Amino acid sequence: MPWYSDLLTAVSAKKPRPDGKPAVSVRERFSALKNLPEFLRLIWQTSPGLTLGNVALRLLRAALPVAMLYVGQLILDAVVQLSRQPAADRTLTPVLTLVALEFGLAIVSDALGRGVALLDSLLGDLFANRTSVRLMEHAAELDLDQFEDSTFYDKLERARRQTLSRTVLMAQVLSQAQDAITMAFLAVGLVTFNPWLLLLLVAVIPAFLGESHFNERSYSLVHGWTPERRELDYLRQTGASDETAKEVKIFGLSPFLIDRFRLLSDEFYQKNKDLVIRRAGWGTFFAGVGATGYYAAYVYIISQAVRGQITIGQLTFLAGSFARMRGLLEGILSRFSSVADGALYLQDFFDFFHLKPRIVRDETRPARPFPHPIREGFRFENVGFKYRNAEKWALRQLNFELRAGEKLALVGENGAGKTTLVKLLSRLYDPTEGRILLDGYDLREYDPAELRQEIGVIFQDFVRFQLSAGQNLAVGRIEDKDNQPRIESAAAQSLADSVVKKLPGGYDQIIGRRFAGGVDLSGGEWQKIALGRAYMRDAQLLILDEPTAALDARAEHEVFQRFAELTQGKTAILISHRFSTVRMANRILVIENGQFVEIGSHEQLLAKGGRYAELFALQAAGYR
Ligand SMILES: Nc1ncnc2c1ncn2[C@@H]1O[C@H](COP(=O)(O)OP(=O)(O)OP(=O)(O)O)[C@@H](O)[C@H]1O
Repeated sequence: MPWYSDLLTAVSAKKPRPDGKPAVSVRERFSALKNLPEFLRLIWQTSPGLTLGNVALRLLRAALPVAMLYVGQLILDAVVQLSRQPAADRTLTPVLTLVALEFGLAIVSDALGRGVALLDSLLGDLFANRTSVRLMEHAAELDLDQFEDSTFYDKLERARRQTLSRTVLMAQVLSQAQDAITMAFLAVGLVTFNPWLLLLLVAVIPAFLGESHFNERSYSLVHGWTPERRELDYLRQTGASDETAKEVKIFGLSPFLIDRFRLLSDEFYQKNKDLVIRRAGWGTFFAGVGATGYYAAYVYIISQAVRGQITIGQLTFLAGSFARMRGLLEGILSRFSSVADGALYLQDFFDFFHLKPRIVRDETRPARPFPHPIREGFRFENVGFKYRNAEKWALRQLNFELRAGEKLALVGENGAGKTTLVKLLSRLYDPTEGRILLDGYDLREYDPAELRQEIGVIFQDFVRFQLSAGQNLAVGRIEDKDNQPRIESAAAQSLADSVVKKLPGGYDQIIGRRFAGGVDLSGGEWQKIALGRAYMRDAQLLILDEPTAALDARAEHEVFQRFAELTQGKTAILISHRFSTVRMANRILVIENGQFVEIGSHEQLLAKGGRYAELFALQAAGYR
């Protein structure tokens, strides 16, 4: 938890939404309570046994306060009675029995309290773990473009932050029910004495309204500031992490990052200060109103006792009940506002779970079986793609064919749309217009999971997993993470074996520096490991997106010699800026600004004297 998270929850100024409306209305707060049944269902599913046990203990505990107060009344009345009797007739036994009973109740109450706390903590931990798992599972189902949307990220962020605070909400909801039952027991006692006494409890209501008001503001602010909070997290991480330390030092970025951090966090502080002061002032005033109500009732009961209308035992029972009820009611009301608050956060949590991926199998009809082997290949028909929130088309009117068994190279300047094309092929996105056919059928007719299994892509920004070298290779086919011969053969094919050989722990060596004992690799060494993932995968279509950029000339030559051999009979796409690599492909597709320019073999394109020939000549000139 970042240090300013307390500050954030305490900050209570309202920040309007971009549309100018206040972030949360009272109605929204109340309607958020409808999330509670679903929430309770989740708790129940986490562990029916622990939930039942918890509820049972709380029910028992709810009845104890009134029982203890009643025994207290009996003790006092018995003592008064005794004191009025002649000394000779006084026997302590009945009083001692009552005291023993109260003592027993006190012990049971304490034990029940500890039992409840224990079950709360076990259930809470289990619930937090299960929810984190569900969160990860759900995030894994969502589409790539959902991750690239900043409002989605805010939702994810809020849902993530709430996994822990949900366990607090759980305890609060259960305590609320427990206290309500205790209140009901105590209320029966008060009503029997004088129903008007209940009215004095109304004095507590202003305190509740005040709490509720300030909590609402707090939620609004926290909600409205999610993007800034993400920025603060980002700044903190960028300012102090192994991944950024090198450039932060070289460019002397620390003051820049710290200034921005300070600016944002100070802004929070200022907004917080004003509200916290007002909250404290009003809180004191409302507490005074509540206390006045309590003492008015107390004076009334005392006067009744003085007039002999009630016994001393009844006086203590009533005063005790009243004090207890006041405390409980205050607790219930203020907890109500934080439960309502928690329910609002719950809304974010469920909102995240209600997000649905769009790139999924069409459940209404059976998916087309993926061809084994691919017979014709892929065909792009008028394919256009625009990124979410982007003005410009990343690809437009793209028509070409990727034949089965063919090695196709993609050539184009930075930002031409090469990676985008690959993402469309692997259905990380669907085309905005046009369609991609596989063996004559729209890619959308196949099961996306099966399609991805048949495609092995190594992106230029492949992930450097802070795992062992063996696991880093195995991510290409994680089912085979324990298949050492397969891992080693993939490593041999991608030249990663020479990298692993130098590692002190071999395939078990943790690579990357994040964890203790990790060994970092050079850019080219990482790339050899990542390339190995392509060979781990038994895919029909292999895509290497600038896989050799960091390799030295000899390694690159060797990688491609092998690539040609190892992908025989397979379809492959190579993206590279090096023409020495590109010319090894059967055909080359040249794209510019997302548009098709030309396609053909190296020789054909050179002979044509078009864009490719021009780019090739440019690069060749550089080597002369
Ligand atoms: N996630 C994204 N959201 C919005 N726009 C994007 C996104 N990814 C890429 N673009 C834009 O789409 C266009 C094509 O990008 P793409 O990554 O496909 O280019 P590329 O040909 O692979 O470039 P490079 O050779 O630099 O890798 C670029 O204008 C880029 O700015």
